[in-house]
Amino acid sequence: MTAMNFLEKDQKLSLDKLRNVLVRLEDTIIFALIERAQFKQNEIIYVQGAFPFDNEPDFNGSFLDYFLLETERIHGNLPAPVLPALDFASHLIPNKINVNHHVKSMYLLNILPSLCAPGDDSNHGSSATRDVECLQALSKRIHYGKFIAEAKFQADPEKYTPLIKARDTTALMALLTNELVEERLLRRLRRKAEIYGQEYADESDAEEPAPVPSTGTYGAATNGTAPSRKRRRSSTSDGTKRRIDLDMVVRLYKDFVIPLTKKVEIDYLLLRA
Ligand SMILES: C=C(O[C@@H]1C=C(C(=O)O)C=C[C@H]1O)C(=O)O
Repeated sequence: MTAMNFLEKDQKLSLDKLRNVLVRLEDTIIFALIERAQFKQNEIIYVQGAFPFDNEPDFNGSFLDYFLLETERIHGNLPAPVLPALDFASHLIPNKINVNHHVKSMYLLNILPSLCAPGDDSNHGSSATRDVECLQALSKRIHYGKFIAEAKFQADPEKYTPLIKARDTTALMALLTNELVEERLLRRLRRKAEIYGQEYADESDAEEPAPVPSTGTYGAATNGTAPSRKRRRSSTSDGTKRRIDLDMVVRLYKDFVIPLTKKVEIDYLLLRA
């Protein structure tokens, strides 16, 4: 992906092209969540200081924090920027805007508990690497708000400039919000989560007895004689299992991803002047 992809012939940022990136990132995010959902919550990996790291005796973060730290170190040491597109716009986009602490707390408090069944399945490393992938995808999506805001500004500087000067965040929010785009997104997202989250059923699986009805969201079967299958997030109309809860994915975007993207858009505009 090169930065030039976002530019029109007149060198202005193309809102349409940027929106296409956000559409593609929906897939990345849904697949990352599905990957994480195969493991249990493994709460211990989020507890500060629960794991000692011999090479970092002073480190007192969680197991996940350690993974994040190491990942960031690798990125920081790379000779080339990891996100060339972001780097390209750094003269326009102040790097000060960083909402990753919000992204992380939203993920830990609001997503994980409805994504994974409680418990510990010992897959600590696998869970933490999936967490890092989810966080990176969410963070990238949300920080694209900088480009989106720049594109909107370039398309209509006369409207944006006075509001920025007056620091009128309410009016800015109204101006940059596009409800139609949001509604379409949420419908598309539900559909994608439905399709991508379908468990592939082999022909031989079709002859297995019908799944035992589940008791709760995660469908821990109470019937002791039932084959111990993975938890089920409500079945599809043809009885196949779902790997991810549709309402959860939609709620994630509606309550967190979109509002945080818009926060980045506003923060960016306020800093732009
Ligand atoms: C990102 C945009 O800005 C706002 C935020 C949206 C989002 O986070 O998906 C969608 C529409 C707008 O209300 C956009 O206009 O595309």
